Amino acid sequence: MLDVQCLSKVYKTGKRALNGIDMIIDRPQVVAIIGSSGAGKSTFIRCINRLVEPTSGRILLNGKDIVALDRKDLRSARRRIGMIFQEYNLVERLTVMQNVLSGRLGYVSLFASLRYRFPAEDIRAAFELLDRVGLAGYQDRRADALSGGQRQRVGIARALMQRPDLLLLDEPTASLDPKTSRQIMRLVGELVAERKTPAIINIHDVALAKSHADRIVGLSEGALVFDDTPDQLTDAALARIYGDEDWTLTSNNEAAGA
Ligand SMILES: Nc1ncnc2c1ncn2[C@@H]1O[C@H](COP(=O)(O)OP(=O)(O)OP(=O)(O)O)[C@@H](O)[C@H]1O
Repeated sequence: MLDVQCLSKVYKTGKRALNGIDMIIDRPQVVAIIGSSGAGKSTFIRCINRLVEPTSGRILLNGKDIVALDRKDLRSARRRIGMIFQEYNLVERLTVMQNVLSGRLGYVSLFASLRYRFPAEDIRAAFELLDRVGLAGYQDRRADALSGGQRQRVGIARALMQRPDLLLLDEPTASLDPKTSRQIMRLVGELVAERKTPAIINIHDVALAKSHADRIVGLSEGALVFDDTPDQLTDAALARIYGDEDWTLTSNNEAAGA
């Protein structure tokens, strides 16, 4: 499915944000990317759909190297990658249904999309997705009248309207309260399994990553320093990812409900 080979990114400033990352995702799973601020998590996720241009390396999605594509082919490859953002990126003055259908833009003709005329099967799929993400009956609400959790559900439905081969989620719960964050992560996990679409999630909350991801990848200063199942994320592994913080103390506090 996804085969990332020796991916590096050096920004124009000379900052090396990613240093030879290798990662294979060969089945539908939730992969959480964790690491300190500045470790390269956003850069990694954004390189995969070339919102950030990789400096070197290969990113094979179903055998096609995203890095080597010209503009036109990149546009169609991007349609196969659903992106979900921290700030939802909805069009505020449009309805929930219009936002979800916008996931199909690029598939329907420009003329049809400008007038928001979509095939009946797209509209049926949008209703089904709204139902699935828990927003049945919300189709005519304006996006700016929704709560954060509801907005993120719209963001998820919009990404799934693309029928993507891969989902990229950049800090999808960072603007949400803890309970809503768990609900959103649970929903993502269910959808990954149901639709057999892998998801890569850039996430700060280690506890949330541990409880909802199938696999955890730890970055430190642009290098991959951990890649394993959540149960292997020991204090020693956390120290490798985050440095010399006292992780024993943190996990004891968490256990005590602090
Ligand atoms: N456009 C840019 N130009 C120059 N340097 C950048 C740019 N974007 C990011 N960086 C640098 O690259 C490094 C990795 O940044 P990145 O945003 O990928 O980290 P991150 O792990 O996502 O951090 P955070 O958790 O704070 O979002 C950082 O040192 C950052 O300052």
